[in-house]
Amino acid sequence: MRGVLLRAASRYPSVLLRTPSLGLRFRSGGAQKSRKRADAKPEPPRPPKRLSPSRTAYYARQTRTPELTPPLIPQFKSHEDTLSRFRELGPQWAKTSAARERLVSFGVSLDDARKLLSAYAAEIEGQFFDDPLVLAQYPVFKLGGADHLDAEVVHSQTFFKWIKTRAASQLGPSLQDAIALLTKISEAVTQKHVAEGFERARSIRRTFIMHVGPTNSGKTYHALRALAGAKSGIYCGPLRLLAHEIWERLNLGQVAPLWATPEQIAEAAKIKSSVDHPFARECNMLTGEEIKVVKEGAPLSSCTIEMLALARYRDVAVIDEIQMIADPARGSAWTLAVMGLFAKEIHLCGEDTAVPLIQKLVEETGDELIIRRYERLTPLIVEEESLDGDTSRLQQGDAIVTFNRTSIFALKAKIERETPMKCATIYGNLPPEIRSQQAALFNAGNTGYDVLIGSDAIGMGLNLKIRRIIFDVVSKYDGSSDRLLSTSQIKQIAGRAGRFGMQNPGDKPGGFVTTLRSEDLPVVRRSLPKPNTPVHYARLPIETGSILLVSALLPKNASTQTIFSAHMYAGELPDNYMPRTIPKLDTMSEFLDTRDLSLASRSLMMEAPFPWREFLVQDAISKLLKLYDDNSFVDLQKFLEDMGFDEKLRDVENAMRTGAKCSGEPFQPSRELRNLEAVHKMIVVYVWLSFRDPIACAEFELAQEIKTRLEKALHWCLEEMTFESGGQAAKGKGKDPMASIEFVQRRKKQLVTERLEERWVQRGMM
Ligand SMILES: Nc1ncnc2c1ncn2[C@@H]1O[C@H](COP(=O)(O)OP(=O)(O)OP(=O)(O)O)[C@@H](O)[C@H]1O
Repeated sequence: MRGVLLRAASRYPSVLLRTPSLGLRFRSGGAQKSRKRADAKPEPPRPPKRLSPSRTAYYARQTRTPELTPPLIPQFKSHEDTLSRFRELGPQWAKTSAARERLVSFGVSLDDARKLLSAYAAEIEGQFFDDPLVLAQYPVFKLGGADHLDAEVVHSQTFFKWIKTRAASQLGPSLQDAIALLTKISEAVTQKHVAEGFERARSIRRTFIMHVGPTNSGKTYHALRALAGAKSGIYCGPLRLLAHEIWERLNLGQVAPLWATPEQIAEAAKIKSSVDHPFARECNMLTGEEIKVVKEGAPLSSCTIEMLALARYRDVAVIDEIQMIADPARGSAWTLAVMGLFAKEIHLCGEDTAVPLIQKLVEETGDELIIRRYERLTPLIVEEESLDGDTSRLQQGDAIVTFNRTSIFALKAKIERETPMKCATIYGNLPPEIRSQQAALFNAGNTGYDVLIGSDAIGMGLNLKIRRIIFDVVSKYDGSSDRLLSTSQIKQIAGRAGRFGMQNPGDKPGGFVTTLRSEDLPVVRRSLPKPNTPVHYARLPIETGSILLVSALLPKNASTQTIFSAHMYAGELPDNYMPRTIPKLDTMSEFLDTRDLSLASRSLMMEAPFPWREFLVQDAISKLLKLYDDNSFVDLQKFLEDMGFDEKLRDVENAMRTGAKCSGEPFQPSRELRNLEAVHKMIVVYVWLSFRDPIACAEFELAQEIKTRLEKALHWCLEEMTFESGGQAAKGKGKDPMASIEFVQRRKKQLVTERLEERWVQRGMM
């Protein structure tokens, strides 16, 4: 049975962008040492709570201008432009060691690899590609708009096409074996007719309704109304948090169905949200780690897009953040949804830059496309001045955006020490449950949590009661350097200010944007009117069938990196598509290849949400993989004890009860928070695996129980950090209407398998 599950689960291994940093250890003993308001503004929102005017060393440090690397995405304006860049860059690419070593890893001798690459470079220099009819047969045009990772893929795919179609006739007999091998590898991973692979979706004529416009323009609102009024339907979003929010709103009757008249909506608005509300719809939820079954076979469901089941018929489907179809790592889930959803009416919500690509994809599927454009519902005003580092100018309803965890907590500590305000925090490492709680504390308005400090995790979907967004920085570390935020990122984050219908009574609708430092304000001012980052290609997933085919052609000991590289670099794809890319594949491969895992297990583990980059859990990842590999069973309790996770959690729970020390040291919520976040991530991995391999990871209930305990402890730590820095821990927040939703949180073993098998059926594989 396990084999069957693994085979099914690895049909579309989505390989995530993670990298282990080796050699660092989790310490179980808690000894981890961490490390003039604008004249143009129409009306000040309300008298600000004044903060201390003093500026700390933190802000002094912030006054330096960081060295920024601008986004490196060349745009080619014309055919000639593209050709001349290709003539220059193609031969350079052919001389790189990466190109050579990749061929060697595919089983070609070093000597043959050199000869093939220099013959290819000579063809470019010898003007073979200058004929427009020849050039049109190669994917060279995809270099326009490509970043350096995609450019590498395009150069390589162009080379492989040349190998398949021309090299054999140009080169001597000694190279024919190498050409034949590379041709077979390329053919094994080539995908030609994407739309034809989805028979059920092709059996009906679908109508796409695309809602595009700026942030806070009501795109999702209109799509959700169609869903709430449908006989059957599904919402697919990019985040667990969003899937959860939609699940909650549908069950509590917070979305007016399309059929409701304005009078009915006004009448319903007088009734409190609950499962008995006249607009309430039964809706289940499915994410990678969680299934909430309100009712078996409920008409509606809400899921993260990777969990979408394609075979089941639905009247209405909503796909949120459609521009993510181009996301190198995750976009393939959006591509599958657009091409394969078996639904009569499909609503796509997102940025207008996705329109041209969706038009081409819908042309390919033969469906109908209706485009609805929206304008922002409330004004968004860039203030004339920055705060100039002066936190005394902060006001209730402000959200400061910064991308570094240390900055988040430095700001939180400073503001809470020097003012009566408390800060809610939302950042990527926090579990979605805690992010929701923090959002609720900030939105409530009467909890004392007047300021929000967050990373770009606040930028997507969440309805936050933010009056003003303040950028602490306008760059983000991308793993190698500080990069300026893209236009879309700045617009998405700034757009959180002044959400429609979320202002305080008496306030004018609308939001404001500024920066903490004056030198950053022009960047924000320039970005807001600019068009969003263009969306060029839909990403295609890697199919397990081709993984098996290609690994049979590659050398016996081929690494995970080689197998997945073959898919990215050797295939041929239709014009509108690019393969999903797998940055840091080399380091992830090193991690997996040190274990004697089967190909299916490796694919499964690459898809799992392992925090590969989290140095605190490097040992835990190794240990879990070893248990999985050696025993085919992960004893959760023992795993937690061996890693010191159990002790860590009990320590914090003890401190929660008694205020006592942790492992003999004074209790430091900031240190414990970081450890608990890391443990939580490992528990999420276990829960995720327990859906896909319920025999090896059988202790689902225990994992859920620990996860809930961890979330309580995390929430407590966040509140204690307020207390620690001079504020006061939050008090009760009133009755939660969510408590009225009854559901079974269940381990529905079959679901994931069914979902993947459905895809096999869809693609004619079963
Ligand atoms: N016609 C309307 N009547 C009442 N409320 C609305 C209406 N349109 C939008 N809203 C509310 O305005 C807010 C923003 O709408 P919505 O989330 O749909 O915008 P969006 O364009 O999808 O935003 P983003 O892209 O920033 O997520 C939501 O709280 C939504 O419920």
